[in-house]
Amino acid sequence: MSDLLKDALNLVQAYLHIKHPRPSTQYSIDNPANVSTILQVPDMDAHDAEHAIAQATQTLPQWRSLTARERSKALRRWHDLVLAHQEELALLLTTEQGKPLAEARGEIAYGASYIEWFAEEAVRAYGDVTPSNTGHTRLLTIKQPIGVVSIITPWNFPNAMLARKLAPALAVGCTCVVKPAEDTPLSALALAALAEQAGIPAGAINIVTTSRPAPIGEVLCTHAQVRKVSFTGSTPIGKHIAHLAASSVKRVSLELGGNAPFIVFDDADIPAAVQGALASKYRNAGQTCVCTNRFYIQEGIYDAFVAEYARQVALLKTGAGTEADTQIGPLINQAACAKVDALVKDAIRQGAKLTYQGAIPDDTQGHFYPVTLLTQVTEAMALTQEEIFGPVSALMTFKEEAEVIQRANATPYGLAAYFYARDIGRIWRVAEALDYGMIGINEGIISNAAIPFGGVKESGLGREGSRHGLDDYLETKFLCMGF
Ligand SMILES: NC(=O)c1ccc[n+]([C@@H]2O[C@H](COP(=O)([O-])OP(=O)(O)OC[C@H]3O[C@@H](n4cnc5c(N)ncnc54)[C@H](O)[C@@H]3O)[C@@H](O)[C@H]2O)c1
Ligand SMILES: O=C[C@H](O)CS(=O)(=O)O
Repeated sequence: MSDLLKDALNLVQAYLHIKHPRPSTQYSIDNPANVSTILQVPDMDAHDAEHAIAQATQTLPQWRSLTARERSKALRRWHDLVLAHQEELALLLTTEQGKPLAEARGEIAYGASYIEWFAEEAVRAYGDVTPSNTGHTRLLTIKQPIGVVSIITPWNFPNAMLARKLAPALAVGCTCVVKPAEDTPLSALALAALAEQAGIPAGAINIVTTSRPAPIGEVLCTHAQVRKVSFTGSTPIGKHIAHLAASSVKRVSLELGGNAPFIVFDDADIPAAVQGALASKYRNAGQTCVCTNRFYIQEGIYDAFVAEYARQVALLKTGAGTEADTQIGPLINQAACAKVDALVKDAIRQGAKLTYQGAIPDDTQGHFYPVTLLTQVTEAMALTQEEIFGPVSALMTFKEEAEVIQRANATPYGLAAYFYARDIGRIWRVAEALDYGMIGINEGIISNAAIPFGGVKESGLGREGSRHGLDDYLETKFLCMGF
């Protein structure tokens, strides 16, 4: 084990020793590239979740009473510490999640950018003074932190998805209970450890690790002291979370699944479209909510696009994320591999052509799935109706603009969509007609802290990041001042 990974694990173990010196039960976190055990973490239960909520409740008055500038400075110190530890945090992330180290470094910087963004936004939770309709009153609106927030995050971006929630919540004075994904809790623990080193009080962030999410989720989504639930994950689980939270009318933010179309029109810059397609499809081995899931290529340029796309797909190297030349890491677990394989076999059974399938490491038990390119795909095939969440491209053709817009919108999801074109009239028509929260126009990578990240339909509720990002963690209070 490298000294860098030892440093990261020491950070996590020191934090765990303070928080849970004598855990009653533990479970193992495994490396998806070789299924070796990385570390054991506490396997907590509903009682631990209630204790964590009590800690957050107890810390709330102290944290919310700081000035916005004091909280801003604490977040800035946290941001600086995260970047100072970028290398070990990235290695820890790759070790527990599998993505190539270069992508993990990028995720640490991406997560830190949300902390920086909300360190700056913290002092901009503006209220209003509204001209009164009477001479003896003054009408004021103030913003206040919503209170204790439950946060539930996925395994595919174990650092950035948590930072994207913790940063705005802490910036406005909320305290948080966090349940990271059972497969990837180490990045969350490291992030929380650095937050305390930055001076964010113990009890402002309370991490609950568990191999059994349901009972803890029940507590986090129904407890009377919890005012808000912020969830990122699959749409089915998101619906369950919203149902639980509804029982006590808690506010919810839901960042859910996608089914992104990638449309290439006949007036597109084909080489640029190929590069955008590769980036959008194969990032994190296809395991992102905004990965392209369906390709639509206009008939006139289909052969030119597929020839170049297939050539470059065949160059992608699959391996452990710690290997310098790896571009495609393992999937998160064996169940993920089985799900992807079932979707590919279903498509081939229904007539899709296996145009390319690459090799995977044969000297390890890792959860690798080969880079795959399917053509002659149709919407009768399941992989066009649900997230593939693997390194599989599914290509279809289309004739006309109106046709492809109808086909692209024919899904319950509405997170991200992409299209390549150069005619300005077409760009405006298509951008306004696609029913999605975020649209890449001649771009395959669109996420950053300054934009309102989120979807429509069954891809979620609310937005994360941007100048709107504080709203989900604030209550609006009207003061009618009589005199
Ligand atoms: N929209 C976004 O910003 C975004 C970002 C990342 C991932 N995602 C989506 O997340 C999914 C992949 O992540 P995943 O596999 O971790 O999703 P998941 O829904 O299986 O799990 C997400 C989180 O919910 C927890 N969970 C599972 N069952 C629960 C229950 N009964 N009660 C409470 N919590 C429960 C899990 O432990 C995990 O922490 C994909 O659908 C992807 O599109 C969306
Ligand atoms: O998987 C979902 C993430 O939100 C993707 S991104 O890193 O924000 O683009």
